[in-house]
Amino acid sequence: MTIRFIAASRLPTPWATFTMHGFEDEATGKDHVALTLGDVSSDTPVLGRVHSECLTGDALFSMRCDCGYQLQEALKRIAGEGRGVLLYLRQEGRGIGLLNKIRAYHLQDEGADTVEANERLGFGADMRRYDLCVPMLDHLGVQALRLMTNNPRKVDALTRDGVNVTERVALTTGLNPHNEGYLSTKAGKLGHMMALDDFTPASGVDIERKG
Ligand SMILES: Nc1nc2c(ncn2[C@@H]2O[C@H](COP(=O)(O)OP(=O)(O)OP(=O)(O)O)[C@@H](O)[C@H]2O)c(=O)[nH]1
Ligand SMILES: [Zn+2]
Repeated sequence: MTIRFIAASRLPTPWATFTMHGFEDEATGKDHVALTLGDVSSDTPVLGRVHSECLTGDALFSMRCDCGYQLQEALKRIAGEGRGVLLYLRQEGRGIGLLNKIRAYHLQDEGADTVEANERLGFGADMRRYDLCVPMLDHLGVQALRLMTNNPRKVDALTRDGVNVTERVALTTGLNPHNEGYLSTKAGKLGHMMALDDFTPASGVDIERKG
């Protein structure tokens, strides 16, 4: 693992002014970012989010997934505590890249679910790695995380890689009519610990609850 810290700067957002830390992965040429708020290097576990890039959800307002909603909610919660860390990892499309994600979305438009679409393209359902988090967190002095995620495989992978995850904090937000099926597949096939009833709807969206 060849993660190199490059530079840090202020990053004002609607919720807080974070410090943005830029890292380069010399092996892949990808760049990754960490946002921190407050003193994250004391030994009290830090509220954290390990977020995988989703250009469509994070930047283009896509309602197909819950990524953009989770990103905003995570930053708001960190701002609420005045302390926390968000790692923004450039592993778009669960690691298959943007163009393959668009291919996968095309298959989903024709009826495949998110897992079947990846498999039809010859990929595993989830190709992400989390080992790069260790040098990033070490650089920031983060010793333990209260991790905002619904994904138990993410907790397991981080723990295996040596990250001390003391608590999993649910992050169920952004339900809307376009991502209901996707969220159900994540819960059913990818093992995410969440039920649609737990979700807060995306703002301005009226979800009809069944049962
Ligand atoms: N291949 C593929 N990737 C997707 C799709 N929808 C979202 N993604 C990517 O999935 C990643 C986010 O993963 P999720 O499974 O939504 O969530 P997670 O990170 O595992 O779990 P949480 O921590 O609970 O958010 C991002 O890299 C997205 O670009 C899809 O239909 N196909
Ligand atoms: Zn997404």
